[in-house]
Amino acid sequence: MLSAVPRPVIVRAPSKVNLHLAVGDLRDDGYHELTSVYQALSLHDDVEVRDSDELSVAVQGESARVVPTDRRNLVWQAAELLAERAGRDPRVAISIAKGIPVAGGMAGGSADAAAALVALDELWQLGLDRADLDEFAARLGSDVPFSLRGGTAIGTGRGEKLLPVLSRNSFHWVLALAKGGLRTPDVFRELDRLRSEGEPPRLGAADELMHALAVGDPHQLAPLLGNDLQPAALSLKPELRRTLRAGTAAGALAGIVSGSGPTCAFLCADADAAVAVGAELAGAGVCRTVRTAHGPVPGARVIDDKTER
Ligand SMILES: C[C@](O)(CO)[C@H](O)COP(=O)(O)OP(=O)(O)OC[C@H]1O[C@@H](n2ccc(N)nc2=O)[C@H](O)[C@@H]1O
Ligand SMILES: Nc1ncnc2c1ncn2[C@@H]1O[C@H](COP(=O)(O)OP(=O)(O)OP(=O)(O)O)[C@@H](O)[C@H]1O
Repeated sequence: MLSAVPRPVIVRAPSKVNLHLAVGDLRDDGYHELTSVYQALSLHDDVEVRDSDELSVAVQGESARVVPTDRRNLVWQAAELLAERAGRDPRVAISIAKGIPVAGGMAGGSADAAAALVALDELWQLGLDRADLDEFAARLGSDVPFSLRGGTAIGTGRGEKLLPVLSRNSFHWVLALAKGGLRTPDVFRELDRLRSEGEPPRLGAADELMHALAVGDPHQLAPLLGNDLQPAALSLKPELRRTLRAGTAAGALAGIVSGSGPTCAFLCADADAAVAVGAELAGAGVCRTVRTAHGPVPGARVIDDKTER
């Protein structure tokens, strides 16, 4: 059965940074209780879906060669989930244009999974409501519901229970992409090990940070950024300490490891400052490459063509 929409569908999905990531105790199900303030950033992936005679995944762009193109890819899993719900075969060709660093701590796979859900809902005209999409997203991964929603939000549970957070103005970031990645489970496991040997710092409440977001002042927000996974990421990749120091030396207001890392995210005073910090960081020999980005931006959404800004 051909889909109701003859043309391919392209969806853009944002990356994310955790402005506040408080990691609680390990739960019986193997996940940690989280309180995280997410912000969606303009660094993005685009996912195109089109009818085909079988399910296939192709990846181009950022570190494409290390991204699986079989059922290990989250978009493959998203297609199978929706096809089962629709009672049809997932005969689609999915093409991913990656801009989000792979295994970088910016929810790259999660962004693609969210994009695939939105794209296939459109291609197959399933008319899924927000609750349906959220449920499928949570099944695909803890960060996928936020990749669907975008903006700025506070997540609890595994990170999948979201409430919107008021964030005024745009915040400008420089992202230092690292050589190699970090596996998220390894970083959480390392945090548990560090906590079994001592007391790495634990973040408090996010109230002050959320007030700074509502005010929209990066100078007020900068000192409030925090990530309980940072000591674990630094333990696994000590060279990130140099990256963090170089970013603030280059003029960033603050720098943190993004999620489970190894990408380091630097908050800058404004767009011009971000360009200057990015240029200096690119030449400092402390990362593979740099990107500039702004947030908050919307979640996964259909775009007309890839050139759309
Ligand atoms: C680090 C963050 O990116 C912060 O937003 C997320 O917590 C991780 O989100 P994610 O990569 O979508 O995580 P999932 O794919 O759901 O889980 C991957 C693995 O990360 C660990 N994990 C993830 C989320 C969580 N709240 N506690 C965990 O301990 C678990 O070992 C899990 O098996
Ligand atoms: N569409 C995808 N894009 C990137 N990686 C994918 C994708 N599907 C599956 N993967 C696998 O997931 C692993 C983690 O990649 P991902 O980019 O999601 O990490 P991440 O950005 O650190 O995620 P998070 O921030 O949610 O922890 C990769 O090493 C890759 O093997």
